[in-house]
Amino acid sequence: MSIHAHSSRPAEQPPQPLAPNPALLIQDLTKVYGHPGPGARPAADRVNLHVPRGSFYGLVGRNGAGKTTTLSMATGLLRPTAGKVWVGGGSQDQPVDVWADSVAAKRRMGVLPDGTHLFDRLTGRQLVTYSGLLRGMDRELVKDRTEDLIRAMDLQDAAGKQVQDYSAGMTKKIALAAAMIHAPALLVLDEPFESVDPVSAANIRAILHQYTQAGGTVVVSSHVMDLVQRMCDHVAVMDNGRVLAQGTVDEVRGEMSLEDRFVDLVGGRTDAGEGLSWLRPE
Ligand SMILES: Nc1ncnc2c1ncn2[C@@H]1O[C@H](COP(=O)(O)OP(=O)(O)OP(=O)(O)O)[C@@H](O)[C@H]1O
Repeated sequence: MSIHAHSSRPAEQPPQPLAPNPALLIQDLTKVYGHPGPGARPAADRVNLHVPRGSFYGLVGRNGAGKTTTLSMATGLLRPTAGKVWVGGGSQDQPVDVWADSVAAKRRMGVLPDGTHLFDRLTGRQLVTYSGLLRGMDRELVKDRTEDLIRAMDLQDAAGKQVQDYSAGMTKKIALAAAMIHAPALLVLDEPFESVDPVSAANIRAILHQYTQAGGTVVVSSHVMDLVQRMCDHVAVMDNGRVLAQGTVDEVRGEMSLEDRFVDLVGGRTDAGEGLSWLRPE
C-alpha cells in the first residue's frame, strides 16, 4: 500500500510500474478548473494511481473529492492541467498515452461517465448497436452482442423504447451495455450502481467479475464502502483532490472495515446537526 504518494518525475516515458503491464497508470494528474493561478485549488492534485491488469479497482471518496475529475481525465474526456495517463491492452500490448494517442487508447476502454449524456431519442437497442458500429465492428457481431447484452441487463422489454423514457437505473444499464459492446481491455465506470435496483446490481456485479476473471480490468468510483469492500480487490481513497491511500483492499483497510478506515483517513465530522436545533416537528 502507498500512503500520501505524491511524486513528481519527468512525464515522458511511463514510470516503472509496480507490476508488469498495468491496465491503467496515472502519473501526477492534476486539474485546476478555471484559471490556474495563485490560490486556485486543484480538483485533482498530482494523482498517481497504478491499476493492475485483471483487478477490480474501487476509487472512493466523499462528494467533491475529485473522483469524477480524475476518471474523466484518465479516459480522455477532460483535458488535464498537468500529468500523464497510460492505458494497457492485452498481455502483449505496450501501454498507450491516453492524451497523445487518444484513438488507440479509447479503443481499449469502455467508459460509463458520470451523468451520462446519451443520444436518448434512440431506442436502447439502437444505442448499443450504434456504439458497436461507431467502433467499426462487424454488423452481425454487433447484432449478436447487442441482444446478449440486452438480455444480461434484463432490458428485453424496454429495448424497443426510446432511452429518454427509461428510468435512471435502466439508463445506467443501457449505457453500461454500450460501454461493453467492443469487449475492451479496461472498463471505467463512474458510480455504476447508483439508482440501480439490487437484483440488477447483483447481475452487473456478476458480469463484471466474469469479465475480470477473463483478464479484463474494472475501475469503479463509489461512495458505498461496504460495496467496494465486498466487490473490489484494490482500492484508492481520495480526498480534497489527493490520493490518501491505495493498494489491495486488505492492505488499505488493515484490521478495520473499509468504512472505518475511510473515516479514519479523511477525518469524520462530529458536529453534524449543530445549528439545526430548529429541525423538529412543531
Ligand atoms: N466543471 C467544473 N467546473 C468547476 N469546478 C468543478 C467542475 N467539476 C467539478 N468541479 C469541482 O471539482 C471538485 C471535484 O469534483 P468531482 O466531481 O471530481 O468530485 P467527485 O469525487 O466525483 O464527487 P461526487 O462523489 O459528488 O460525484 C469539486 O470541488 C467540484 O466542485
